[in-house]
Order: sequence, then structure tokens, then C-alpha cells
Amino acid sequence: MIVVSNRLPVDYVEQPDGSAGWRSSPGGLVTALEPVMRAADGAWIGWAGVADREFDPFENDGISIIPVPLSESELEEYYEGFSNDTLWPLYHDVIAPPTYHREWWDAYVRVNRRFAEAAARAASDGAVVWVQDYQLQLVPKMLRESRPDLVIGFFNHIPFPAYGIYSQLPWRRQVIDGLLGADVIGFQRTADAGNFSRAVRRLHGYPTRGNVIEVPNEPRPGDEADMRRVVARAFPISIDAEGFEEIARRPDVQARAREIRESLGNPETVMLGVDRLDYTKGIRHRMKAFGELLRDGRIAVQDATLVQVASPSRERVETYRQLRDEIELTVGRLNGDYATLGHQAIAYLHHGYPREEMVALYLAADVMLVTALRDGMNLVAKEYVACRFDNDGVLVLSEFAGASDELRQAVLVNPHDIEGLKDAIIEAVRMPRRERSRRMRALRRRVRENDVAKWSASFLETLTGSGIIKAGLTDQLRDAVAELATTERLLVALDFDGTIAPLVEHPHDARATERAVAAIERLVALPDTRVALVSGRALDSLAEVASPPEGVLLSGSHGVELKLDSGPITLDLRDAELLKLAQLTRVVEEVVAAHPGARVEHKPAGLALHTRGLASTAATAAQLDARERVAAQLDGITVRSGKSVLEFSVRSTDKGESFTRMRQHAGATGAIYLGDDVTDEDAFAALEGEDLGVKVGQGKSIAPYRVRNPDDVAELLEHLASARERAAEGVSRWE
Ligand SMILES: O=P(O)(O)OC[C@H]1O[C@H](O[C@H]2O[C@H](CO)[C@@H](O)[C@H](O)[C@H]2O)[C@H](O)[C@@H](O)[C@@H]1O
Ligand SMILES: O=c1ccn([C@@H]2O[C@H](COP(=O)(O)OP(=O)(O)O)[C@@H](O)[C@H]2O)c(=O)[nH]1
Repeated sequence: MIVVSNRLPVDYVEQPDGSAGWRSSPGGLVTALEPVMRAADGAWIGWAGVADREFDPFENDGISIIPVPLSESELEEYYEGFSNDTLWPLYHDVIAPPTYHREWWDAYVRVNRRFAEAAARAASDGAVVWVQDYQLQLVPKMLRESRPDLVIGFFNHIPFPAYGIYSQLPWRRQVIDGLLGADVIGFQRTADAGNFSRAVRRLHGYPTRGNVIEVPNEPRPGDEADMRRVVARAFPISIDAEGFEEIARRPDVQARAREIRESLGNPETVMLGVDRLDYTKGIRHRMKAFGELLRDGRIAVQDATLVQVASPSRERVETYRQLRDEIELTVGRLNGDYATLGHQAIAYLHHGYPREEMVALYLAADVMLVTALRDGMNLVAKEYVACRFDNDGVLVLSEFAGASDELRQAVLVNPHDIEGLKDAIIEAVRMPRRERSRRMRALRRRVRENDVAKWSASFLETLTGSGIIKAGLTDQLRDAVAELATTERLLVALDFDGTIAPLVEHPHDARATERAVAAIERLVALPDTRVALVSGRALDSLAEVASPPEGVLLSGSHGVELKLDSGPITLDLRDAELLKLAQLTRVVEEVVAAHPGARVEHKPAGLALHTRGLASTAATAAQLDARERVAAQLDGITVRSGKSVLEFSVRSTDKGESFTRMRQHAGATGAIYLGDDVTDEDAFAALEGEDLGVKVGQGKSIAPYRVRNPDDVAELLEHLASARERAAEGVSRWE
């Protein structure tokens, strides 16, 4: 795997005394990706933090680093300019006004191309390249053009704004096109992913269904699909929670925490803010609220100190310079007005500290203030929680930080509401021990369960489907299924072969597992619950092997045949289609005759060429021969490849269309689709709203959940049946 980001985990720093070396670089992107890359076998491509210097690739702390150079003018125009004075304020809801300069855009394109070229050089055949963040939004498209073999992911660490704001960007189409070069585009919050999909619809009109965007393919020789599916969904980033807790448990770090409190004069309450000195972080709002609490006498300087770490960031950008001046003026005023000789009001630290010191600060702080006006995630909030193994401390958290979607037991605030913020600070300071402990336990559970390893695994699994799939159902899948079970009218749509029935050599021997059959019978018996089998098999063959109970809806031949409640739908193939079917039959039978072991299956509107059981070279040769002969002799044939099978159809309908028909027929308010094959991807793409898609087994998939095999499918169906039975009895699933 190759990761490409603007920042490398280390910056090259030259000191005024002439000494120079590598130092940890700032920001949450690096905090999150470092443990992922240490565990992975791959390379990290990025900028070394200094202009006009070229470095050879090197190894740092177990990570292969490939530096990309930037000139001084590129630093100004691409990094400080377009990235941090155009995109950054625009994507953070124009808290500061974005600046638009055409030269900055030109530099952005140029530098993105350089990163794309570096990635193309470093990536082996078919490799996974994971591009990070707003500085490199054009890289996915550039890479796809030069290296169509690559699997490309993109993760946006900052918010993606609503279209009304995004549409200001003079290069709004180019940026969207750049991102759509990726196979999977990850966002911090569901709302960000929604904003992105809406921008795609408004600017390009591409169809979007749930998390999936259908993007027209640039035609390439040999490419038969004219659409590419891009997944755009939330993958909330996290931290190495265990690593942070380990540091927090170290005696030397705990001693340092005590020392910090002593150095502050041992106030009753230590409050802490830790941010890059950035206008998105709401540092001014926090200080205003704190200052007014001191002014109004609601807190006394002897009792409470605010420690504010404001680590240097983007110091040559004018808005950041101004912010620093304002903050430092405020700190000076507050200390001047309220500090005593023994007690500061605010301990202001304009430095970047190493991790151990951060952890000591977290342990020293009774109240952690995260008051961002907009923030992609805010890892500081998660770090504070991870470090508090004593189950103490209160997190005050802005609802405008991505972390607030998960950390619901924090004291949530709107930082624009200064009165509300003041009340929240007082609530945190006075919160009884039991309440603090109850909230912190819940927060810790959440952060531990959703750590950064899980974040990267879930993203990469969606991207490649190549991860190890754990046995059974994950907690997340269990919860999602239980939630779905409460929907008013439920549709349970299931592929047959490889999903409820293990794959077998001869299709007529396939049978659903006993457990799946029993669970389906329980579901069918429930009110407002429909079960559908959606198969590539011809309807007759499906009915024969599945022997479905009364009331099960059936879709055969990839949606060409449907059996709803009012009997089978006749196909009514037109004369031209019948003629084409006869020609197709002749061509495929020729192929079968030329490739011993290959078999043909006749379907109402097409044919399947089965190659299961053949050696892989023989199977490939047979499939290639069939593709070539059909393409040469017939027009308008839909071709689908499945597991050891190549399907040809004179009608172009797919499992997605039949799933949608069944969903409508059932009047479903919620649905689940389970499938194992490439052809099931059409159905996953047709899922709506809160519907669940579950891919069975490995392989690239747009489904957000995965299980290993038909045994796990049976377990899922049993779990769903039980949850639905409870819901039907009116028993709350919490009881
Ligand atoms: O590289 P810099 O210009 O010095 O800025 C530091 C990083 O800031 C941003 O971090 C974001 O990523 C965090 C992790 O996902 C997230 O918690 C936070 O809300 C974001 O603001 C920026 O996105 C990174 O590219 C920078 O490296
Ligand atoms: O002096 C400092 C200040 C911050 N950080 C780290 O910088 C990251 C900040 O990430 P966050 O997501 O909160 O915000 P970002 O700076 O990426 O916008 C966290 O891991 C902090 O522990 C640090 O190591 N030293």
C-alpha cells in the first residue's frame, strides 16, 4: 500500500544555530496515519516540510518515506495559498474569507501532478494507493489516467461543505472530477459525504444511490463497462487508543502530570485547550467565555486555571498571523486583569509538544475544552478520553467537531453561543464524581472500540475487500441489523448461491443451509416482513433448488424474471430478441464444443457459460473465446462475469433493478440485501436510505458490511429474525 499525503510523519527542521534534523510533524493526520503505516508494509509519499530541498527515500521508525520536493514559490502558492487560504477556509464554512487566485490554482495542479507521478512510480502493479486530504484532491484522477491498474482510495480529513458554499470555488468541477478518480472517497461525517454527493449531482448530474455514485468511465480499449461505481461515505477517523493509554499509565508521565498541576499553583480545577493555532478551533470563543466567567465571579482565578497549548501553524498565512496577535492580546488582557502573583488565569504556550507531554497535560486536566467552530474530527478530544483510565475528567465538546457524532456523552456545546458555553464550562467544573465517571466510561468504551486500526481496516476493506473477515457478526453489524429490525415494513433480499447456499460444483446440487431455511421461515411468518430471493439462476432452477416457502418473492436470470405475489411475469421477448437469443445460443454452444469441460446453461433471455471445475488457464481461455466471439458476431448483448461463470443476456436488466421492483412491491420502509458475487453489486448500488448491504466473502464491494460465508449469513438471518420477533411483540430491543 502507498499512502500519499501533503505531510510526512516527519519534517526536516533547520535550527537557527545551523543544526538540522527530522522532527515529528504537526497535526492529526500524522497522529492517525503513523500507527497505520507502521503496521502496514508500504511507503508514505509526502512533502518534507521544507522548501527547495530534495531528499532520497529513507526509512523512519519502520516506515518507508518517499519525499516529494516543493519549491519556495510552490510552498507559497500551493500550500499556504490554495490549500490553506482557499480550500481550508472554504471547507470550514468560510469562517475566514477564502482567497481565490488563478496562479495558486495553477500551482495546485502542478504540485498534485508531481505527487501523482511519485505515486505512479512507487506503486507496483495493481497496488492500493490511498490519497489523503484536501491538498491532493486532483491526485486520484491523475493517477487513474496514468495507472488504470491501481486501486485508489481518498480520505478527506476536513469537512466537505454544503453546496451553497462549495459552489463559490471557481474550479469546483475540476476538484470533483479529481476526487471521482478514486474508487472509495472517505469522509469524517455522514453529513460531509452527503454534501459531496449533492455537489456531484448539482455539477454533473451523475446518479447517486445511497453511498454510491455512478460515474461515466473514460472509454478505454477493452473496457466494457461504461459506468464506474464510486463509494462516498463516512469513515470517522480515530487514534491508537491503546498506545495513548499505555503512555498515560507510565509512572513518569503521571509524575509529570502532578508536576504540571503544582507548577500552576495546584488550583482546584485545571482546564485545558490543545489546538494548532487555527481560527477553526474556536480558541477566541473559549477565551471569551472563560474571561466572562472570571469577570462575573462565577469562577475565581485561585480556583481555576486555563492551560492553552496553541501550537504554531501555517505562520506565514495572514489570517493565522492576525489570529495569533488577537489571541495573545486576549491572553495578556485576561492575565493582566485577573492573574495574581501565585495564580495565572491563562497559561498560554505557543509550542508544539511531544506526545508524552501531551498525555501528562491530559492527565493533569479536570476539564478538556474542545470548542472548534468547524473541525473534521478533532483527535485531541479522543486522546483526552483514551488517556483517562481513571474514568475521571470532563470533556466539553463542540457539536461542530466531527468527534461529536461519536462522543455523545461529552458536554456538547455550540461555541457560538457564549452564554451556553459559559454554562457548559460551569457544568463541567461542578459535575459530581459519579456523573463524570459514568460519562467517561461510556466515552472510553467508544474510543477503544473505534480505534484507528479499525478505521483503516474498514476503509481498506471497502476499497479492496481483501482483508481478513472475522468469523461471525461484528458488533456494528449486529447493532445495524437490530436497528433495521424495527423498521415498519421490512424486505430481506438474498442472493442464493454462495450466500444462503454454499457453492458446489454442480449448480443443481446447491441447497440453502438448514439454519438459513429455518430463519427464513421465521421471517416469512412475521407481519410486515417479506423475504426475496434474487438470483442469477433462471427462475425455474431457483425454485427447484431453493424450494422457497409460500410468500417468498423471487427474481431469476438477474432480474429478467420476477415472481411477485400475482404469479410469474411473462417475458414477452420481442422477435428481434428471440432472434438474437438463437444466435447467441449458437455462438456459445460453439465455444462449449471447443473447450472441453465448459458447460452452457440456458436461461429465458440469455445463456450462462460455466467454467467451474476447469483449470484456471482453461477457464480463462474459454471465457475469453466466448467474449470475443459474441462481441464479433452480436450487438447489444449484456455480459456479466461471476464466479466461474460468464453470463450473456439479450435483456439488460440487473439485480439492482429487480431489487428496486421488489422493494417497491413490498412497500418496504427498510431493506437488507446479502450477496456474494459481482452481479450483487448492482443490488448494493440500489440500496436506499438506511438499507443495509452485506457482502459475503472477499472481493471488491461497495457494501458497507461483510461476513465470511453462508454460515455467517445464517447467523445474521437468525439474529434478524429474533430482533424482528421482539419488535413485533412490542418488546424493546434494549430490554
Ligand atoms: O499539515 P499542516 O498544514 O501543518 O496541518 C496539520 C493537519 O491539519 C489538518 O488535520 C485534520 O486531520 C485530523 C485527522 O483526521 C482531524 O482530526 C482534524 O479535524 C483535521 O483538521 C489537516 O487536515 C491535515 O492535512 C494537516 O496535516
Ligand atoms: O503541542 C502539540 C499539540 C498537538 N499535538 C497533537 O496534534 C494532533 C492534533 O490533531 P487534531 O485532530 O485535534 O487537529 P488538527 O491539528 O489535525 O487540526 C493531536 O494528535 C495532538 O496530540 C501535539 O502532538 N503536540
